[in-house]
Amino acid sequence: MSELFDQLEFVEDPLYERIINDLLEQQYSVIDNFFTDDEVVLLRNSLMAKYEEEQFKKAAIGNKFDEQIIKSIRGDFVLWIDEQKANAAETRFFHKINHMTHYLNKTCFLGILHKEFHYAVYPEGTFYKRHLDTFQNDDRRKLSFVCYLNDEYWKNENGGELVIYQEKNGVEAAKSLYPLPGRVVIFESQLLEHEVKTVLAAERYSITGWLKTR
Ligand SMILES: O=C(O)CCC(=O)C(=O)O
Ligand SMILES: [Fe+2]
Repeated sequence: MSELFDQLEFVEDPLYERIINDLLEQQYSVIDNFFTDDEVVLLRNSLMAKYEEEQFKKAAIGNKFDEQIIKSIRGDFVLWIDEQKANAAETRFFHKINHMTHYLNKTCFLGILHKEFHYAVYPEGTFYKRHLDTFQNDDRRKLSFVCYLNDEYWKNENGGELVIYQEKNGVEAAKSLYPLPGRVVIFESQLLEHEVKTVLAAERYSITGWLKTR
């Protein structure tokens, strides 16, 4: 009975439908203004406060690699976000994520049961070499989600673009996406190789996360 009511209440959401179509057609979706200007400011302030309190750690890539090798692969600093201890900004963030996840599970039977998100800071001169988000042997990662928290003065000359690699008709195509405030990029974690180009003369702020099965 409750299922019947669920169906009656179901309202198609044009934004989520676009994301689903994009994922089916091209394995990634770019949504500008997924987060409002206010939400971006609140999240950036939250990130910066924690960064200044030195809560961030150098990002790792599994435990087989020493610091020098890690540095040649990625140079960002990260801080995992605990939903149970979320502040006001993070609560709003998770509300949007959970709403979208619920819709995806319901309409696409994605079976997303878990999620993990971290803040990331890329200081000047850092990058993240081309990779697949499942390289740590974690095939539970289904969708990767990146949201940019830079301010409105971010310029293309700052670099730090996300480049997504795809094969089209046997030829590799590279799509560059600038880390503009409020912009979200969602992509198939197990299918799309990508990289973060070197950040020039700026600090690059974001939240990255994964929607996971099992
Ligand atoms: O920040 C980005 O644009 C992508 C980050 C990324 O690829 C990762 O953390 O795995
Ligand atoms: Fe990645």
